Formats: sequence, structure tokens, C-alpha cells
Amino acid sequence: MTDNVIEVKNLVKNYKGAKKLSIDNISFSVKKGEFFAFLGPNGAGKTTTISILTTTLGKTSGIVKIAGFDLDNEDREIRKKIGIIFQKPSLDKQLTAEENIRFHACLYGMFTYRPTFKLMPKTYRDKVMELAKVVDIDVDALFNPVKNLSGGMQRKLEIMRSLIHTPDVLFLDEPTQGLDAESRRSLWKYINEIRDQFGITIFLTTHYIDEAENADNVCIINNGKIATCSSPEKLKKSLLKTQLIIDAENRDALIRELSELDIPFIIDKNIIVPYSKSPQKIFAQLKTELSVIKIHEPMLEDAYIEFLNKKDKIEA
Ligand SMILES: Nc1ncnc2c1ncn2[C@@H]1O[C@H](COP(=O)(O)OP(=O)(O)OP(=O)(O)O)[C@@H](O)[C@H]1O
Repeated sequence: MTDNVIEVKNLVKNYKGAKKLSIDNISFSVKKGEFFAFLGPNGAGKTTTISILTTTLGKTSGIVKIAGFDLDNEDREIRKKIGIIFQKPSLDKQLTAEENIRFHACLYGMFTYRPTFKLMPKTYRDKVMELAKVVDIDVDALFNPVKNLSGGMQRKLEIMRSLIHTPDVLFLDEPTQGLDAESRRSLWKYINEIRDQFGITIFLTTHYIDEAENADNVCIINNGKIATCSSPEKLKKSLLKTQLIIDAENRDALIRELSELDIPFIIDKNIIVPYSKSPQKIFAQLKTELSVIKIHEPMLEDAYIEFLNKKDKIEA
């Protein structure tokens, strides 16, 4: 038994009439409970991949398995195992928040439809209240038409709806697109809480690279091909050096000392000393009194940009 909840092998998508393959023979897997981020520039193939995995778009060839079910002949089972939050909200604005959830739950065959919340079974009512608490939607908002709710609230409601059938995998396609910084932060708070509480696997595509900083694994897709798959830490280590940012009142003396010690440095606003192991060794050698000491830890975004730049140079 494999503990992979998503397995993709040699996946190809050739849109009708397109000149090149949008997905060009990609393979990757995601373990149960993992937070997996799928990153790439515009047009790289993220939405195409996520649409195939969530059964909303047909593939040209390849094997896709979700929660042990084969996309080719078990797509109905797959739909029951996944929750989806799309780039564009897909709520019915005329209905109340709770009605949106109720229709969804009944569509999934979890409950028989009843015309009011009160007439729905207790298990449904309890689940709605439990999830409303997790995503911090108050009871009044639940029974309000969606059109009266803010963008952030609607996103929370979508999370609630995607979780009502307790999926194994939650697919998030650019979930924070169009949200302000505060709503982005609170949305992530709820997603993390959901991970902790339910152990759900998260498959994320995003333009905000910082949102993938805490991912267990990151795959970068470029021109329909997987460019690299790795943990954010490994990706950063393989591409970037940590930097020491230093300066001194007597800058000339510091520059002279670094040169004499053969320590590579860059003169910027301060003096940047790239290092790979420990900064201790560098400090131990310096006699000049320092006025600035900072350590710059590279962010995933730095590694991502470096990686795409390198690839462009190689391919040019
Ligand atoms: N319906 C379609 N017909 C033909 N080509 C398409 C279709 N949809 C997408 N493509 C092409 O497939 C490629 C991948 O597009 P896709 O939307 O999956 O990229 P993406 O990484 O999600 O981009 P973005 O971040 O801009 O949403 C692009 O070259 C795009 O032009």
C-alpha cells in the first residue's frame, strides 16, 4: 500500500487546436497529510493540472490516482474524496450561506434535501456549526444571502462548503487571489487549523510564493514541464547562500580587512558577505568594530525567482 494520496504519472494535456502541449508528460506524487504547493508563472499549466486532478477537465494521456481511485474509471469516487476552492468564487449569490452548503452536501449524496436548516438532520446541523466555528463565520452570517457577505467571508464560506463532506484532499487554486492582506492572513489561519484538526492533504497553486513557504514540498512547473520538486528548505539551500549583512563606522578598515582575509563580499547599502556554513568563522576573524550585524535568510520567493532566471538562461 502506498501512502501517496495523489499520484500523477506521465500526464499530458493537448488542448484542441493548441500548437504545443499545455501539460507535457509530468509526474509527481503527494503524501497523505502533506501540504503540497504547485508553483509556476502565468500560463505554466497550473490550472490545467488542477482541473484534470479535480475531474473537471479531461486529460490527453497519463495516469492519475487520487485517494487510491483511478481517474479513468472512478471519477465519481474521486469527487467524493476531494474539496475544491477555485480561483473565482463559485457560490450562488442569491442563496444564503447555509443554503449554499446544504445544496452542496445534498448534491454529494450526504443527506436528503429538506427545505429549511431546522428540518435537516442533526448530524448536518452539527457539522455546519462545527465548521462555522473553525472558519469563524458567525451564525447570523450563515443565514444571510451570500450577496451581502464581504469577499473574505465568501472565501471562508467556500472553505466551509468544500469541507462539509470531509474530503481527503483540499485543492486550492489561487485561494487568496483578490483578497486584502488581512483576509489572506486569516484565511491561512483557518486552512492551517483545518489541517491540524482533520489531517487533510492540501494541494495549493498560488502566485504568492510566501504562502508556500510552509509547504512540505514544492513543485515548480514551467512551460508544461516539472522544473523541480523539493522541500522549500532544500530548494533554498541548492540555489542560494545565506548572507551576512555587516557594516562599520570605519568602513574602509572593514573592506581592507575582508580583502586581506580573502572573504568574498559585495558593497551595497551595507556590506554583504555570502556564506554557506556558519557565520561564526567570519566573525572570529574580524577585528574591525562592527556597527551593523544582520543575517539574511533567503525566502522561498528568492529561490523561485533565481530558479526561473537560471532556467531561462539555460533555455535561451
Ligand atoms: N481552453 C484552452 N485551449 C487552449 N489552450 C489553453 C486552454 N486553457 C489553457 N490553455 C493554454 O495552456 C497553457 C497552460 O495554461 P494554464 O491556465 O493551465 O496555466 P496557469 O499556470 O494556470 O496560468 P495562470 O497562472 O495564468 O492561471 C497556456 O499556454 C494556456 O494558453
